[in-house]
Amino acid sequence: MVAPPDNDVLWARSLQYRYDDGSPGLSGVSLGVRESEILAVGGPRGSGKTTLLRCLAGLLPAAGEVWFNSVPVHTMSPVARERLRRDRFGWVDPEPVLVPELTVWENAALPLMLRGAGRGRARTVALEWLERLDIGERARSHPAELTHAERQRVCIARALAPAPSLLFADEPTAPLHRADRAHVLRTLITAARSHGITVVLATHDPQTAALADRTVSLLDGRRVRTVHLPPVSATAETEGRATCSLSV
Ligand SMILES: Nc1ncnc2c1ncn2[C@@H]1O[C@H](COP(=O)(O)OP(=O)(O)OP(=O)(O)O)[C@@H](O)[C@H]1O
Repeated sequence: MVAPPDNDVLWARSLQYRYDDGSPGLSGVSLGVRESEILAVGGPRGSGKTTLLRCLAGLLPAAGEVWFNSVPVHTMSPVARERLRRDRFGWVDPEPVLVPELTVWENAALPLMLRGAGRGRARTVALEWLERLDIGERARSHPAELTHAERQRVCIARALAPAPSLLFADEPTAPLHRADRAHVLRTLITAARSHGITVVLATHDPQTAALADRTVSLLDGRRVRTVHLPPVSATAETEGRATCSLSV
């Protein structure tokens, strides 16, 4: 087993995954993600983006290797992998999933409390993140009282609040209206940059990918070549470098 490069916080080699019905999810994907990098995983619908994120996060048992901070995740016991996910990883799904019985702030505070923070401290941090995501005034509401887009903002606040080492964001702005998307995405990316959170962001949208530092593109569960272009605008320059992908 060859150890990964030191400056890669996440490193995967030859990941392969096939679904129970025989659908090929991934066919030999290798990649490295550097510390504090925002990496976009691009590609059309069905190309394997979600599958890749789930394999990297240890949620699907892929063949191949996944290393986190030079520690092999693929050989960990399920309990150790679960602990790693709880303590170091964050996850945002394309659809907001919240605990209906808890208030908004309790939902956002949940990962902090699971990591051992006291209720008061967790509440303070959760409220700060809800404010940043422009949802602070709904802190005492229950999820059922919120719009779909508001619920997604809560999910993003919940994922960022514990300042995870690594955030997996699977089409995080998919449920938001067009006008909301750029703001929420910029908040997420700015927060990640200021807290040194490494982000792996699945998106089929080139404008979203343009906010990342780098893009790797998938097609039919395989990596295809990416081509780096100069920044497209001053905004993109401050928040990341634009890339476009070229399928080969
Ligand atoms: N639970 C499943 N069972 C069987 N096949 C699946 C399952 N989930 C995904 N697939 C298949 O695996 C392939 C990759 O799907 P995946 O969801 O990872 O792609 P994606 O790029 O994230 O697509 P999207 O942008 O639509 O979410 C597709 O062919 C898909 O149909």
